[in-house]
Amino acid sequence: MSVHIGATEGQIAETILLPGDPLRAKYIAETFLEGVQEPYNTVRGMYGFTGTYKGKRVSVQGTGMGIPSISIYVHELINSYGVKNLIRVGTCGAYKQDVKVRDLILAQAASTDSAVNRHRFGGNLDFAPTANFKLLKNAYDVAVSRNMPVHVGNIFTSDTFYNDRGAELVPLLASYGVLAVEMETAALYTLAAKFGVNALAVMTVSDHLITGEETTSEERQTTFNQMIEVALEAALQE
Ligand SMILES: O=P(O)(O)O[C@H]1O[C@H](CO)[C@@H](O)[C@H]1O
Ligand SMILES: O=c1cc[nH]c(=O)[nH]1
Repeated sequence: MSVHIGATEGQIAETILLPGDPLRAKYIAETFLEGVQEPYNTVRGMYGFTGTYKGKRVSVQGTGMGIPSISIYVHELINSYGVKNLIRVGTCGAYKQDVKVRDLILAQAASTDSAVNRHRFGGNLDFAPTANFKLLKNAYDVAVSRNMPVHVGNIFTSDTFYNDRGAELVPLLASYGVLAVEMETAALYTLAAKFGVNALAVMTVSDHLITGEETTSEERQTTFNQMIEVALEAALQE
């Protein structure tokens, strides 16, 4: 057991999918994995399950929302359970007109307004959190081969969902090519770099910050199957 995960040694696979929502973890386990038993984790209701996908052992673990929460789970998954390939499967809000609701985003890099890395690096430099190239390439190839609408690029990992400066920030970041906003990827990529493991964030656009279009919370929890397919197929080729 680690501080926040109740699994015993060996219960978590080397490859893991990381949705923010623990109920999405349950949905993924029930819908995509075979041989899933009881959750290996229920601490704080943050479900984790292990099963197989096309014969490969894969786990899925909820991370909660925001950098502090995902950082705890990613730290413990890597250091207490030996996880090597971590793929976030999340939702995001689009910043650019040509990115549509339900499109897929592969985060090549993650800009952030979080101060976590400023503290980590002493405030004198800006670290650039980036995806693992092989996972990114695998995911892109899978999405393209299945004719899925996919975008690759920089995203914005925000510390806030409700941002007082949203009206200025959205057009500013969009003018620098930032595709979408979410709340965890910069931390995932930074911790993967720190501990020498592989990470990628695959996301579905759940709402549009320019057009105002939205999906329902039920849809966010259950129906974004394309991103799960892309994440699992990318992991198979690892
Ligand atoms: O759908 P998930 O994976 O939770 O991701 C996005 O949704 C949450 C905000 O609603 C934040 O965690 C954000 O990153
Ligand atoms: O963090 C997020 C996730 C989805 N949509 C947003 O606007 N923000």
